[in-house]
Amino acid sequence: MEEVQENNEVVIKLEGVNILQRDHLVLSDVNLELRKGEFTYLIGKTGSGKSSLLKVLYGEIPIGKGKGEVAGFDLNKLKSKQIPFLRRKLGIVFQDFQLLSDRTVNDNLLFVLKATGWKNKQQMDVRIRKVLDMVGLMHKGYKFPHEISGGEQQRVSIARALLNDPEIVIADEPTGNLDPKTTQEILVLLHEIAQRGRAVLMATHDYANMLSFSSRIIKCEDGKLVEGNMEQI
Ligand SMILES: Nc1ncnc2c1ncn2[C@@H]1O[C@H](COP(=O)(O)OP(=O)(O)OP(=O)(O)O)[C@@H](O)[C@H]1O
Repeated sequence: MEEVQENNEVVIKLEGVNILQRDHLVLSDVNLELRKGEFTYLIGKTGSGKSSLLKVLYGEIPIGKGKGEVAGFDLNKLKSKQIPFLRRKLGIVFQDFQLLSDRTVNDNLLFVLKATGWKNKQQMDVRIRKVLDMVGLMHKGYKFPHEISGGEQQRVSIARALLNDPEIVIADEPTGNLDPKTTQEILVLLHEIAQRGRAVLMATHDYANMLSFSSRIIKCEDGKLVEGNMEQI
């Protein structure tokens, strides 16, 4: 992996933000700053608001009260037609990989490049090889999702998240379907991605692995977002 972005720049800033699901206030007065180069765990009990917070960051839920900025986009002024442009600055990884089963790894990646405005075939091929190299799957591009392991499928979904060279990677329980060894490998990869200058925010319940890869922790608790620490785990 060689792509390196400049570190320390604040790429997510929430100030006094209220997060609602329909009329239900999930988190109130959320303050958060995330910087490039920083890996952060997002923890909290089931239903405490982790996914809701991530949805605010990728423009799925509008913010209530407060101010928010993500990758240079003002969340208060975000129009629905701008959301695809915000998402291009973000790489999003889910628990269930969400690969298209009817096409190869290469074609899954090609599909996303075309959908995000890439046109030049040669440039697209170069980019696909690059992101597969970054996740250690350079030679698996011709395979279909069912021909590779769960861990490899998650690597492909991380490669897909990196296609447009995002400033921020958001991962919602990315290791939830993986065995312990594969989980460790995915955590190493996500930490490397942060070290190369992206902000990585990962929602997880997997406290055992957090102990072996210590990092900043933020926690949804009693309707608030608070800084956590390893001793509380
Ligand atoms: N689409 C929705 N409509 C209404 N309420 C919702 C919706 N999605 C979630 N909620 C509610 O918002 C609260 C926060 O849910 P959220 O999914 O953010 O929690 P979470 O911490 O991500 O949980 P988990 O760890 O189970 O994924 C919960 O009370 C949930 O019931």
